[in-house]
Amino acid sequence: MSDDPFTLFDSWYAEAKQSEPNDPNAVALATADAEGRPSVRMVLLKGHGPDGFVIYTNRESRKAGELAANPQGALLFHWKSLRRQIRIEGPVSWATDEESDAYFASRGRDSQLGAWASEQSRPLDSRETFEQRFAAMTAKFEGQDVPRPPHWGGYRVKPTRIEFWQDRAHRLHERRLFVREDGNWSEGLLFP
Ligand SMILES: Cc1cc2nc3c(=O)[nH]c(=O)nc-3n(C[C@H](O)[C@H](O)[C@H](O)COP(=O)(O)O)c2cc1C
Ligand code: PXP
Repeated sequence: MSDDPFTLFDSWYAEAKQSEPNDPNAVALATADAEGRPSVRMVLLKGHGPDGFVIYTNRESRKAGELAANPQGALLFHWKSLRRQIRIEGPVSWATDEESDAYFASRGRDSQLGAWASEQSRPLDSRETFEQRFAAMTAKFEGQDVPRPPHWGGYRVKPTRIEFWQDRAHRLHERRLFVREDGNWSEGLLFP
């Protein structure tokens, strides 16, 4: 068996890109507040490798507040077309300014303006308010590049545990668990 979960992730991810009807990079991100109360939402994976799995979001959002209080996260991919799931768990840190800047610069202009206009996760009195904020940001940055907002950037989940789950007949599924200890990965199986 492979002792490298990243090679296996790459191969499953490549298959998902071929077979999923949309958003093969969609992944559920679970966080928990200081009291351990969990919350979960979908995000898009925008980078990955042995250093971790990177997503981008508002650093004043609910998830950001939870991660500030409790910098641990869990990611869950479910690729229905392949009948597979991957569970990833580990500590979470900010992506570097350089990678957040580079990713932000690659986004469409309206998505960049949206990041300025949205006070993500905070109450909004009407859709009109949001549209006015978007229009104000469009005017503010007219004729220039849109810089990355200070409240927007990446988070990296550095895995200590990755589980690959493959559906099998009669619920006799296959579960391969990789655990990192002292920098080394070990692999085992779990009962389904
Ligand atoms: C498929 C999908 C992908 C999403 N990707 C992102 C993302 O990459 N970043 C993000 O901030 N929100 C993304 N969202 C919105 C989040 O699910 C969520 O509504 C938002 O981040 C606020 O979450 P929070 O209040 O827990 O912080 C996505 C939603 C869906 C359904
Ligand atoms: N921010 C928000 C609010 C999103 O909804 C998404 C994707 O749905 C993203 C960021 C990340 O994706 P992209 O950079 O491709 O817009």
